[in-house]
Amino acid sequence: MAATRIVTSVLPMEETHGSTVLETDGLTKRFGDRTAVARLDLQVPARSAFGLLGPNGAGKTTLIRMVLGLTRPTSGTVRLLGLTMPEGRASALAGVGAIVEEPRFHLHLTGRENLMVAAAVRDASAPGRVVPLLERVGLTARADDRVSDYSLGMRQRLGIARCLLSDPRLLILDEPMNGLDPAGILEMRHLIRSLVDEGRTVMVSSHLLDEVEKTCDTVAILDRGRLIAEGPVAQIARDGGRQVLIVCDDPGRAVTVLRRHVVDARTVPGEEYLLKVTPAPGVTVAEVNRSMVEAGIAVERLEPVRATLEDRFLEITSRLEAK
Ligand SMILES: Nc1ncnc2c1ncn2[C@@H]1O[C@H](COP(=O)(O)OP(=O)(O)OP(=O)(O)O)[C@@H](O)[C@H]1O
Repeated sequence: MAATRIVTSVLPMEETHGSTVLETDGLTKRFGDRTAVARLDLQVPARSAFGLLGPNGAGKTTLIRMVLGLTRPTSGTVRLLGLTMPEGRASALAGVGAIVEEPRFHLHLTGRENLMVAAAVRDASAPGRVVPLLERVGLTARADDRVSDYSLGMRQRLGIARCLLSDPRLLILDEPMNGLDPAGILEMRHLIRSLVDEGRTVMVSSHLLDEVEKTCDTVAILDRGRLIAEGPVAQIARDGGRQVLIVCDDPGRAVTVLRRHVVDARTVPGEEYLLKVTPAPGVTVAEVNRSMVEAGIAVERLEPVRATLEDRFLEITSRLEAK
């Protein structure tokens, strides 16, 4: 994908490192007696990629819809680009580009025509940005094909080009990697990182842990409407504690033997002899080894590993299940 920058950027530069573009305070949304979002206090740092992570039904889309003023919170507040919602909605949204669910286009028109139609209702300089934006999202070669012939990944990128017509400081993308093939995911990741590199903030909702870990700087993990962890990706993964990968002849029995020595133990799907454990505080790897050997389990290998965001996520959500 071309790395061309938008030629006529009018990106306001008031955001500095350390400032935030979105803050929610006690944000809550209830549908009848179902709480979709519960007392959410969120801070999205400026000039970063922020991942909103959570399984289906966690409340990600509801949160985004409240942030954009598409649905009214039951209680709590939203400050978007420094402006209180809903009073400041019109001014705030002028600085925000969003794709909630799949982007919609005139399918019988080409990518270029779709952008020209969208540019016509924006500021006078917007039509001049269409060509560089098509280049920017890697669609120059397909610009004159009908959108009905575009893949989902191409439509997602065209959607981002349309958002960029108004040169937003904040982009909010709901599940932008959904349904994309590995090449499409990689292109999307590069596009998001390049938007951050030029000073924008990109908030991405996703249930794809691995992608959030690779793409985002900061992450908020939502589960059943509640914020269960928030912070830099590396820190959240690290907070998961030490993990040890064990290769032995009977991982199933090892889980039982190690019950009192670990806070988490899970077998690895498709790996007959593999087990991943998080030792309890104060328990050494040597003790884990001794317990298994004393129980007659043949231990072939014990290896400390770096926890991933996925490990951390599974650990947090399974702990919640157990409650
Ligand atoms: N308009 C609505 N009326 C009733 N319940 C709703 C409505 N919108 C969302 N919900 C419920 O709120 C909860 C959160 O849904 P939401 O769509 O925000 O989750 P999500 O994290 O975006 O999940 P997904 O990835 O599946 O879209 C779910 O239990 C959902 O059924």
